Amino acid sequence: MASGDLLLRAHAGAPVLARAFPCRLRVPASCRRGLMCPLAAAKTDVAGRVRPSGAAAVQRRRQRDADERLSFSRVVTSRDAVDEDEEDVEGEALQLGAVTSGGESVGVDGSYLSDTRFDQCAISPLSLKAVKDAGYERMTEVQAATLPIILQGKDVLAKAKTGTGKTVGFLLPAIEVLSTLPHQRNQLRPAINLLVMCPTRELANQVATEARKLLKYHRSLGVQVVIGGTRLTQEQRSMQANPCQILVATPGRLKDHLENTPGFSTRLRGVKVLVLDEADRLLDMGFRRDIEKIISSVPRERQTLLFSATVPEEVRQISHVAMKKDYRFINTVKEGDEETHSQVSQMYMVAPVDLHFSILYDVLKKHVAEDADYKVIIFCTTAMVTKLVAEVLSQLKLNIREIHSRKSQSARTKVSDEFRRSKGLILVSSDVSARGVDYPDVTLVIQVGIPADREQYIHRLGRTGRKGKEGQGLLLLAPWEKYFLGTVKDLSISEAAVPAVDSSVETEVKNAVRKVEMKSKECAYQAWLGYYNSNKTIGRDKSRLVHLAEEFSQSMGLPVPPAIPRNILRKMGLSNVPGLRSS
Ligand SMILES: Nc1ncnc2c1ncn2[C@@H]1O[C@H](COP(=O)(O)OP(=O)(O)OP(=O)(O)O)[C@@H](O)[C@H]1O
Repeated sequence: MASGDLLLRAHAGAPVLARAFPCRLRVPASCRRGLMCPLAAAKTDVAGRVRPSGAAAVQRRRQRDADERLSFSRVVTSRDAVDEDEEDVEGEALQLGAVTSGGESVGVDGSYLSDTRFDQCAISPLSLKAVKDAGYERMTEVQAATLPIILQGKDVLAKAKTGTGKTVGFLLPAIEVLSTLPHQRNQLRPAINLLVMCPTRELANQVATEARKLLKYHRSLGVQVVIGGTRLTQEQRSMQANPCQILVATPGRLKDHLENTPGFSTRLRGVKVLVLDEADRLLDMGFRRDIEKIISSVPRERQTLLFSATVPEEVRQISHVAMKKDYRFINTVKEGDEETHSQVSQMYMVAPVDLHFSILYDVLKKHVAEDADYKVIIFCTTAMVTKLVAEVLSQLKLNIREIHSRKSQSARTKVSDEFRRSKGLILVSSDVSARGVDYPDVTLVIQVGIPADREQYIHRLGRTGRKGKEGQGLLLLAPWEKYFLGTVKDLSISEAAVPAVDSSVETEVKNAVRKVEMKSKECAYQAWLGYYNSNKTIGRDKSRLVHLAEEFSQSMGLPVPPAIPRNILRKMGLSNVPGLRSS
């Protein structure tokens, strides 16, 4: 028996091990540190494992916070930042009384907030009033660490864990910069002074909503979004009818406006502050071209802010594409600390693909039964696989909503708004919800199949455990996807045993799968093949890929894999690969 089993028995009693869904325990880092939860108020996670109670977690954080204060360190960890201004930075932070020790995003009282109040900072009375109306009193750690440096006019690359207030972190100081510029109230097409780039439409809308809150009393400043999903002319009309100095945009649609909206490029010459939210995503290959074009369309003399929960080394290397050489890297995640939240329990499960629907159903039923306020996000690899999973789970009478790029924008917005407001819902999503989206009180995040990379795993998981709350994560992998665990081995992910699925559940699931339309299955198969074909590890060996795709097709109840249009096979570089049928 693993040592973790003994610990659990001692602290939580036998019921944990007697559950139908026991986990093979790898003792989480928190337990290895000898910090076990008390029996009282203990909860279980998706694998039936006991999770630390809120009080225990807070106590643990307090202890760690105290330790961190003893080893007071700098917020600026960038080599690039080691310049003549470095002393200033620490001085500023001290003056503000910010918790600059980095590490867990935990403040003095065990919450995710710092001990600095907004009214202790040099921000305008108008902003302060809006911040109060929004219900924010104390700054989060990343806000406290970045605000003084941004107000100094420096370019900033900031890294802080998910759900710790990065949006206000860049919006508030940017609005402060704008509020010092002369603005005419009724100007029809004012210069755009603040441009915020986001990788998804949902995130862009959310950032604009947060900006509107902060602009409540800045009556001469307006905000607009350009995100696509509607006709370009509609956005052009809306921009004309509602003058704005702040624009929140997705890269593709912004480029469209640059190329097709008269006078738009002139308006962009007024940009004083450029923000790349989810900067690592915007700077990766998928967006790089558009972003470079956008950067070349705004003035060189500007302030640039890059924010994300993940900043891989490659992004540091290329950040000069966007920022001045003397930019500051503000990292509120202390070296050696995990990039995920300790109050979010993370599990993984490895099972053959043909069991995945049954396992999902089993995990969801248990979670729904255990938590009346459940709010779950299931991430799938592609839009069409998302659709398929949503359809199967809907057939099983779970309360399912579906969101992905193949849905109309109005449907996406409707589902997104509903999920934000509600409880008792399961959102099946592609990566359109992976980054930045702030759905409150998500209780469980399930990732089915490998995420695109380590960063995406962290961002998806980050939809739960926001603002210091607890949450659970489950990564469901096929045996041949297990290699992915090597990329997240520094995170506290424990293995959960595969639940025993009884035959009645199996039949129920099979019937549900059978009821799903053939078209959905064909599309899912094709999308699945495309996704794993472009995966460096799995896509390398084409005959193995075809064999694995066949397993996936069988999991959808198809005895023979669907045929794929010849031109699509060619685009995927899979023409003439034995085992694939073309149509
Ligand atoms: N100072 C504050 N006090 C209380 N709540 C805050 C404060 N600042 C921001 N928030 C709230 O915290 C939540 C998370 O903020 P936000 O979405 O900006 O996080 P994030 O760090 O950008 O997350 P992600 O990495 O997922 O993008 C939001 O609901 C926001 O309104």
